[in-house]
Amino acid sequence: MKRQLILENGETFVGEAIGSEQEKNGEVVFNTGMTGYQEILSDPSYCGQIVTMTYPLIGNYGINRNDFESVKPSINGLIVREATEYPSHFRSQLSINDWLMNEDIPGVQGIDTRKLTRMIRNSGTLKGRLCSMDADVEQVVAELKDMHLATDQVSRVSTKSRYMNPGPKERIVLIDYGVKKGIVKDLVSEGYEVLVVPYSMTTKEVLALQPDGIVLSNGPGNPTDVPEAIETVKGLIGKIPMFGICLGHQLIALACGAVTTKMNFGHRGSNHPVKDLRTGHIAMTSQNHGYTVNEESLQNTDLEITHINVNDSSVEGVRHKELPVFSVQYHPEASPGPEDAKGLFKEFKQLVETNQEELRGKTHA
Ligand SMILES: NC(=O)CC[C@H](N)C(=O)O
Repeated sequence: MKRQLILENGETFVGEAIGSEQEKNGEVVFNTGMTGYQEILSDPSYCGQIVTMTYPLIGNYGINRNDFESVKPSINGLIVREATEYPSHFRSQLSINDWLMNEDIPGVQGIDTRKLTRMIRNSGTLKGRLCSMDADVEQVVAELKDMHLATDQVSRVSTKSRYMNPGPKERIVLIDYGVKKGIVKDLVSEGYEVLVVPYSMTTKEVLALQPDGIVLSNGPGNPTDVPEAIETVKGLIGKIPMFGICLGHQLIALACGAVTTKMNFGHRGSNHPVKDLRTGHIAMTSQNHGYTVNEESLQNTDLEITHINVNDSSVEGVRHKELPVFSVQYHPEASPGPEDAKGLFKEFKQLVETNQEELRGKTHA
């Protein structure tokens, strides 16, 4: 069966339908990863977006039960050049097509994904709709032009109630704006007790949990869509050591008075080189973001830049000049390097331990 992708600029791409039959709108973005499609499909930061994979063959190692980043995928659609019909891997349980069908997510294969990617690179991300061949293109284009991108994604993907992953060491409160399982896994493997809490928690509620450290997760959408989260972060800065990842990084920047802006087509992929300005080291990182912290706006804050993107010099990491707070725009829990960025969890550990020692010193004094 044929299916088409209609874009707000009037362009259409016709291919073969995969996945669910329902029609879906979304911001069409592209990801340059050659692998990792299962993690991408289940990363809550893609909530409401339609993802184009630039690598032409997607699905060759299938879908397995272990590699999901969330329980319920929130992506609105998938666009690939070719979806493997018969995957081959000892862990594979489903083909990508069967999985999309089970999850009621529409997709299309067989379209010119290079052309589509070039279009997005030139004009920025585009609103689009995956729909049947009898859709009225003119009408869909008009509807897409009028359509506002959603602003409530964080509330849709954040956990509704808190839950705990037990561990023998310090207690980390992980604020869930759309957390990827990988972050929980990396914190648990450090031995922490990890309390995952809803995004809407106030400063007081978080402090009542007596955390030894706070991690702000990744999450979908524009960081300015969650002003209540910015307020909470503002209240917590300086009180408890804090580490922000992706959306968490943007929230720290906003809480400290910096500005975030929307990028033209963002960074999505697993081959983004990031330079640590303190050591000169370059890490291969996994990224998925459409917003960025504005460099100039950091001048009026107490934050300093620790990391930059080697491709476009955008801000990739900051730390507070005096308080135990730091963050990165990329995903240290992902493993494209494969271990390149894991050191950040050690930096956080150091921060938590130093703070514990200081607290002990104060009580003994
Ligand atoms: N992965 C993320 O946390 C993304 C952050 C934010 N939604 C952005 O697109 O910039």
